[in-house]
Amino acid sequence: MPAPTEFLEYVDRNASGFINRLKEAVEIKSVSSDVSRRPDVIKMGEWLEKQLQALGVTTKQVDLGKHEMSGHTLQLPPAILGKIGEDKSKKTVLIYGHYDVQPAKLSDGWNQEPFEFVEKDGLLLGRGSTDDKGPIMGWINVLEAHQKLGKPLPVNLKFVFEGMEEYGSEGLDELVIREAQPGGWIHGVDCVCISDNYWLNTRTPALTYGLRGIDYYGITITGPGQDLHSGLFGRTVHEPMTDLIKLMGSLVDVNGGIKVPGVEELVPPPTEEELQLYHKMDYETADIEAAAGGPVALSQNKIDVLMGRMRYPSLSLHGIEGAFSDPGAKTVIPAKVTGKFSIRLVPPQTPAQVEPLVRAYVEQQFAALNSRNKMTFGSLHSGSPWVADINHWNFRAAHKAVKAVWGIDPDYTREGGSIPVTLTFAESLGVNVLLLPMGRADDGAHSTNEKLDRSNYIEGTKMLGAYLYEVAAESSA
Ligand SMILES: C[C@H](N)C(=O)N[C@@H](Cc1c[nH]cn1)C(=O)O
Ligand SMILES: [Zn+2]
Ligand SMILES: [Zn+2]
Repeated sequence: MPAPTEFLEYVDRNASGFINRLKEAVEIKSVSSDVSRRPDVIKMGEWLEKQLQALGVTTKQVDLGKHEMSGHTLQLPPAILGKIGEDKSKKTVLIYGHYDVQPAKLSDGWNQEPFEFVEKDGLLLGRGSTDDKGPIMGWINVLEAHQKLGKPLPVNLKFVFEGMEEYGSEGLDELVIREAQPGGWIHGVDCVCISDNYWLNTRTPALTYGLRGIDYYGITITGPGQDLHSGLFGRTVHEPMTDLIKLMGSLVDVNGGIKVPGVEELVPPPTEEELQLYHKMDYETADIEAAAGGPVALSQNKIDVLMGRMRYPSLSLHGIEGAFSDPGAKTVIPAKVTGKFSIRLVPPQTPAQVEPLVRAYVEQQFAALNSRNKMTFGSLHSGSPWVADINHWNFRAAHKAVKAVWGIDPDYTREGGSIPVTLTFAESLGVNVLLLPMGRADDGAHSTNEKLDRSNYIEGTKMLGAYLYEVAAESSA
């Protein structure tokens, strides 16, 4: 059942109001990994709950308790649960999204203050515009259109919105497992839809049926009692940074190969059938280079690049806490440094399998340095990979919605990023989960100058609405 014309027209007529809604959301600095921004994350959750309530959604804030971060005990932002419609003759769709964002500073290289929303040249710019505030606002826009038009929604909706996704979704798995039980908030839903990833390129919409998992680690080296003058102490003491750089350098090679024994070996080679899927995707190595903003692809072979993102694990070095990183030339030997890196996991890898391999390797590499410094290794957070069945009516409905709104067939993709709770939804509810991305490959999620194209936001709102109508029309058989 295609989306009614009056819905589609409402979206076009009210585009500027929808953009204002996104502006308000972007300007709340809901950075989950920054201790000082925690009140803003909580404020964002409250703002979102009010938006839902104003559109007739029954909501519940769930306190997820406290957690430790960077030596502080912090209140976790609440999960915002919602529901609208209880018509037993309709399907019930569970929508998930996250209202927290990655950190962003002007000095990272933004052309504007990252939390000041700017609309320019057809782009909606600001931290969180594509990840994941734009898609969440898209769902809210769909609710607004139906309320204002006095039209019933074609399906019942349940919502789970969280504020810790960018920091490993702390506390959420337990909540989802609990609420999936009989009598729980999300028990009995027919399918799940998540809009929190991106097209493979800038022209072809996508349906996504897989995500990589993640294991995020820290290696801390300590030794000196305080930071030291490198002229007075250089070549006289074991230096934490020197040890750390050696360890970090031993993890991955320059072509992306993971040097931790046993990690790559867990992944089976692709079958001929799988290779055909990559052949069919609308993709060129120019797409990754355009999205990356430079000619830096590891291979000029499209299949290698696609498999590198979708079906092989990757190890990335993220940063060093405690290292000198300001402008200038401070001659310091930092006393305590923590190197951060993560491994993106693919089936059948699990964090529980991979973590001991990494720990043993790092310990063995450190022992080989014969350093008198101390090393500690730990996992900061983790999530498992996920793959879904694309032959399900949930995907069929989304395919029809994409075709109706964008006029082309979508690519079927596996995402290189992670959404830790996805597998928990699939397993605890026993239903199909679909990822229906709104943004493009070059949106700059987690990067500088993050944007969502105006057309992706507006047509994306139509697509999310159209998807609900197509779900309603599908037989569950
Ligand atoms: C794909 C999704 N929009 C996303 O960005 N997920 C994050 C999740 C995460 C895990 N640790 C920190 N953030 C990602 O893939 O990095
Ligand atoms: Zn993200
Ligand atoms: Zn996200």
